[in-house]
Amino acid sequence: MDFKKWEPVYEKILEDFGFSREDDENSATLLSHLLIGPNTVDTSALEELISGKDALVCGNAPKLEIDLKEVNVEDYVIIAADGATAHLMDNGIVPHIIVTDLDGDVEKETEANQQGSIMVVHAHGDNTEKLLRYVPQFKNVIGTTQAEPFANIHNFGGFTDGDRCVFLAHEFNAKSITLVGFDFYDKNVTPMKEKKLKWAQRLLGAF
Ligand SMILES: Nc1ncnc2c1ncn2[C@@H]1O[C@H](COP(=O)(O)OP(=O)(O)OP(=O)(O)O)[C@@H](O)[C@H]1O
Ligand SMILES: Nc1nc2c(c(=O)[nH]1)N=C(CO)CN2
Ligand SMILES: [Mg+2]
Repeated sequence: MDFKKWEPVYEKILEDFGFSREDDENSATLLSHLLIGPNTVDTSALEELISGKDALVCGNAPKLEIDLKEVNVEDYVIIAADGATAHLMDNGIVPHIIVTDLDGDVEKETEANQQGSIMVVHAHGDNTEKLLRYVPQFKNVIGTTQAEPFANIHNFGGFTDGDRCVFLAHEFNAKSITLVGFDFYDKNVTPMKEKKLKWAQRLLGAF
């Protein structure tokens, strides 16, 4: 993603939520320092997994369970948005890639990582403690930010874990992108989640 194209959208998100750009940037700097070499993997690993493949992006809406029955997961490179990982793992599916800001079931994500999932870990102003606690335990980590990318910290575009999966699949030239477990009109969510889902829906409108 060209950051100059993303930046005006990012500015609107910051304004809408009252998030601090400086906090996002400091969090990204922290993540950059936590990625020390042995626990990281190059973005070429994403390219290899995704390019020319059919991507299945798994969101964490309650309908994920039903949606998964409609697809043959073996036909896809599986990209799990944060909390969707636990449901996949409980059904014997290890996602190839997990896109997470670490506010889901991190124990299940750790299990998946040990079984080969690449972790695309997102730094933002509200997850520095999670980064400090969990990133040192992972392997095969790629760091992302919603602010300006630098050094080993990337910005593929997107905001919530789910829409960032789609931006990632697009960035690495997936042949097709299929969504399961996305429900933007879910009534059983907090007002904050509802607001985030509105942004996810809006951002996915670009595809
Ligand atoms: N009805 C839904 N409820 C929850 N997540 C949904 C829903 N529909 C789509 N999603 C997507 O699934 C992703 C993963 O959901 P999860 O419950 O793990 O949320 P989360 O980790 O709190 O998300 P985020 O950190 O992005 O706010 C969300 O980021 C969102 O893009
Ligand atoms: N600063 C900040 N940034 C975010 C946050 C959040 O809670 N705070 N949540 C996100 C995923 O929904 C993505 N980005
Ligand atoms: Mg999350």
